[in-house]
Amino acid sequence: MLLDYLSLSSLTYTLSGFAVFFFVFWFGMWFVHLTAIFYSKYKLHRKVPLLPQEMPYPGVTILKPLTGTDPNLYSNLETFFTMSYPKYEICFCLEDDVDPAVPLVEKLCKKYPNVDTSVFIGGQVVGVNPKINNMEPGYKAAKYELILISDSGIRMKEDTLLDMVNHLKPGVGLVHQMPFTWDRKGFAAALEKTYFGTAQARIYLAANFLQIPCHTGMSTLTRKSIFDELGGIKTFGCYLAEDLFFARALSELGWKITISGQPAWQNSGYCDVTSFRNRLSRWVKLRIAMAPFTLVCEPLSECLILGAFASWAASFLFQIDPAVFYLVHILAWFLLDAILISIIQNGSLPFSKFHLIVCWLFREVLGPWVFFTSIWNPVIKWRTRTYKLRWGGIADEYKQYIDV
Ligand SMILES: CCCCCCCC/C=C\CCCCCCCC(=O)N[C@@H](CO[C@@H]1OC[C@@H](O)[C@H](O)[C@H]1O)[C@H](O)/C=C/CCCCCCCCCCCCC
Ligand SMILES: O=c1ccn([C@@H]2O[C@H](COP(=O)(O)OP(=O)(O)O)[C@@H](O)[C@H]2O)c(=O)[nH]1
Repeated sequence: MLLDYLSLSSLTYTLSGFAVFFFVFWFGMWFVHLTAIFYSKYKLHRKVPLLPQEMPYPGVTILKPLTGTDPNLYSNLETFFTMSYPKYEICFCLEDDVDPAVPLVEKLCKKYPNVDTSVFIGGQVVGVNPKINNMEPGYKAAKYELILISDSGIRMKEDTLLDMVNHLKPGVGLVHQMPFTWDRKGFAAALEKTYFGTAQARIYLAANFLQIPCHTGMSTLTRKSIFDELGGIKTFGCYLAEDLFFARALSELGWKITISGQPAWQNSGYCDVTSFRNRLSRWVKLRIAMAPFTLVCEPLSECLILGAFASWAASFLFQIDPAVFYLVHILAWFLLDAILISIIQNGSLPFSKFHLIVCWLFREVLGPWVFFTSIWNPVIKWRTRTYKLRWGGIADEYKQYIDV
């Protein structure tokens, strides 16, 4: 009898402990939502103030790693030639001279002879990260103290670089653009925009507000002297997620990290649900290897999963109807996400509210599914190669993989 009583009360204590934990986490996520909304409102899309005339704009070396082409590559690259910034050079880095991007780059260099450009072919193997290997010769030849690393799918507005340089205040060592997307047509494009404008933006903005290193390297402005102090970009060639390790190393040196006023306008010409799913899966694997706490926190921070646990906790602790709780939870989460994406878009979305609801629901189901199907397989396919990740984030090339 006494034993029954004791085991019952220890079960009750254990369940109460879990219920309180889920409730606290649930409250934490509303804090993340609100932080992201307020911070995006404060930080994004501010008018770019010009530097005082007596302060000349610093020169910027743009490193543009390219491998292969896509239907939007030419027009995306062209936006780098038409930026309104007084002093910059573009270093195109290509893996080999038969790369289909070579003729596009040559055509653009001919069309804009006044823009300072150089082309580096062949890269240099300094690690496993193919992007770093590709950029190494361009990095070594960089003329200017400021370096912008900009992925192939990125599109610039006329004042994007100006905006980024303006954010590189004294003490700031890295300015990055929060991933978002350029307006494109179709379901996959709407899905991508929804993901980058809600689930990812929420964590990205809250982490940056709290100065937790959370940086994706698709569009990063930094100081060459910092890279040099850390041994050059080759120091990060052993990681596939060179971006996060660079951000951590730079924070340890005491430099600040900030996001710029404009998000990164990703505009890859290949936009379909399968590639998007594979990209998310590759990123999940990187995050788990680099920051193992994401193994628990990431699924738990998903709306549908957290809502289910919080509904159970609410019914256990306060006898609230779990079905009603769950529905209200999902509705409130969606409304906050809708506010966030509209702030980031800074104008009307290129799809209807109905499409937003559909894409949002699709993403909310896709997110946990991608997560759980990715954790079992540490093999990562990135463009034409395959890698295996070790705990901590160091990668080994697995085998040559022929992309299809
Ligand atoms: C109660 C609060 C709970 C919070 C729980 C948060 C759990 C984390 C959930 C989601 C994480 C989302 C992270 C957003 C960005 C991730 C994008 C990404 O994975 N990018 C990786 C790949 O980028 C490419 O890599 C190759 C490179 O060459 C390309 O140029 C890149 O684009 C990238 O490597 C990873 C970057 C950062 C990962 C950070 C992971 C830690 C997140 C901690 C967040 C904590 C937030 C707390 C808020 C209160
Ligand atoms: O083998 C590779 C893979 C990628 N990249 C470059 O690295 C950047 C990021 O690649 P991708 O867009 O595939 O990364 P994601 O954003 O999907 O992680 C792009 O500029 C690519 O051209 C490269 O030079 N060689």
